[in-house]
Amino acid sequence: MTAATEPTTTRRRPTDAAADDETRLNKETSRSVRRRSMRLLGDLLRPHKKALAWAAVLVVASTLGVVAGPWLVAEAIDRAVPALRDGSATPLVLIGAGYLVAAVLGGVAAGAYIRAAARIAQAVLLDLRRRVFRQTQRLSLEFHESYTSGRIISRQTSDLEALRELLDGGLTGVVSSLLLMLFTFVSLLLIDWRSGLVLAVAFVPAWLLTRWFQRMSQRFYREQRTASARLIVKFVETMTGMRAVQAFRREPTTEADYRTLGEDYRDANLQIFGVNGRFQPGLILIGNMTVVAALAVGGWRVLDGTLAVGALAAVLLYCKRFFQPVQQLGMFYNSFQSATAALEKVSGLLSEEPTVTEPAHPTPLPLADGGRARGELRLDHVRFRYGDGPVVLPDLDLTIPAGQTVAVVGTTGAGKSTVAKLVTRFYDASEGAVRLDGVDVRDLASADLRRAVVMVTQEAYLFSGSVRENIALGRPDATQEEIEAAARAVGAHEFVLGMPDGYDTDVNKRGGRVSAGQRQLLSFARAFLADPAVLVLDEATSSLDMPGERLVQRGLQTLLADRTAIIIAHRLSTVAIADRVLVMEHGRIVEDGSPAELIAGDGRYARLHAAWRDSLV
Ligand SMILES: Nc1ncnc2c1ncn2[C@@H]1O[C@H](COP(=O)(O)OP(=O)(O)OP(=O)(O)O)[C@@H](O)[C@H]1O
Repeated sequence: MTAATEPTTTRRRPTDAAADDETRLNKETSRSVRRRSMRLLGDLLRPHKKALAWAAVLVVASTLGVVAGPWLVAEAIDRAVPALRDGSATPLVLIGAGYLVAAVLGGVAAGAYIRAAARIAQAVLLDLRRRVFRQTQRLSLEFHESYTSGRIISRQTSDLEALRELLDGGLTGVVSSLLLMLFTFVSLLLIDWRSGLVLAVAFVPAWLLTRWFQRMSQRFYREQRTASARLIVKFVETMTGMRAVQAFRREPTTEADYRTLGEDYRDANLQIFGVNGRFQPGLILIGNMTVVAALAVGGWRVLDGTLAVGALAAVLLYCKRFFQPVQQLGMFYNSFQSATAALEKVSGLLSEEPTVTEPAHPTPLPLADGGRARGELRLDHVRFRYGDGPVVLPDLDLTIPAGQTVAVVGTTGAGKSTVAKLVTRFYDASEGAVRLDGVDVRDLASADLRRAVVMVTQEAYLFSGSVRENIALGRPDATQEEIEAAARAVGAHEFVLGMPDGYDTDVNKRGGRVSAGQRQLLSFARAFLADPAVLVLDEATSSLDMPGERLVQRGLQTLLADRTAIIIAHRLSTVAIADRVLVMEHGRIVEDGSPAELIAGDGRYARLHAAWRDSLV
């Protein structure tokens, strides 16, 4: 027995992605969430090391170009103008030319920096988009049953959009702003360190204000993201459940819910603007007061003769410029905050691990003649619960010989669909094992398992595309003849030919719409083409009209021939074609026999069958 076949317990663990709805995370979680998103960021940037280095060179060059300006002004006033007065124009010409060169080079470097940064940003976004999509497909059904599709959609849309906004402009701005502040401060110290001190003092309240802003906006941005995700979830839920909404006249309730969520979203946004409204004017005030202080101190020192006029002009220009990027930083901080929150959520989704894992060393499935598995199923003392919920299957012990058609019936919630999900390995047994031809399904490569066991679900999902593509999903390399043969076998060929473009009809376009029964026949054709050894059919509860039902019934019989089948049956007409019936109750099999045997007895199935027969009369 390998490690994978040891009885494992499925626990409901606090998932990484589940934490993303908590607006106020505790310190520990907050730190680990930040570490997780930084790791992701590092991962995303690693392939772009060279391009990043080049972008860094460019941004430094462009900032130097900007910072050189006031210094050249000081030189012009303090040296070139007196030289001009003495009859020499050379220094002024040289400084003028220097200014021009600095401006041109700075401009060229700034342009190249923006382009280089954009290339990196777009590559990172594409990578992230792919990762999110791949991950959502990789995660097990357990995850998808708890993480609503609306939340997945908001990861792929609004969260990636927030990151795009940051990467598209914000981040480039933040880097050049920070650099500009640093270089401005250093230049100021070099020109006149005492004026540098004035700026350093002014920086303290600016820094405190920024910290306050950071704390508040982080909280409000999280609230905003959560509110926006809830809004999307509600919208998607209402749209996908539109039939139920209208059938039960839920419109006023859903509208009221939606309005409340919309108001929450508006409030979250207003809070952000409230914080912004204090931060930005606060910074402008600090900036202007610094200029006044520098002017007072500098003016007095010019009178004193300890500071040149040109140097004072440069000091004032630097002081003014120093707070411009701080303001810019404040603005960028918004997109930075929402992008950080988005990155936290995306990284949460990406760090989820599938609960159903691929074995490290898969066991090959023994194949019978014709290259197909035999299809013997064994549920070996299977015990199962969803997460840490109540036990759904206490101890299921069952062998289904290859080729047998088994119908599973029972009261609602008895665990029938759960058996289907275990056999198809959408979930793993909490204890015990499910074996296919003697091999534990946990030891099978998922490609082998999916080839051998195919599930046809109730909703018989059709993807956008042609009828042909939808059938070929069962075996993408199938030829047109094979596709038609499959359709003919299950009785779908005639109605497909009757469609506007036959097999090329788009199932989502007008005229390509198919009825519930036809939809099922198409999914039968798909399964027939896939030709699995084991077929699991979760039958639709809605009963079709009689002619439709007979058609589906005939298609089903062809599909079932020559393979093992488990049918979660809701119609007793389906049960009649089974070799064996299992009646389930509270996760246990309470009756097991051929339909004829059970009808002849006086058990639950006999009563159910009698009631059904009476209803037909
Ligand atoms: N994803 C899930 N998470 C938690 N509990 C679940 C989940 N799916 C089903 N259950 C629970 O497991 C039990 C068995 O459900 P299951 O869907 O297997 O019943 P069923 O016999 O197929 O019912 P029905 O005839 O109504 O489809 C039920 O009590 C149900 O509430």
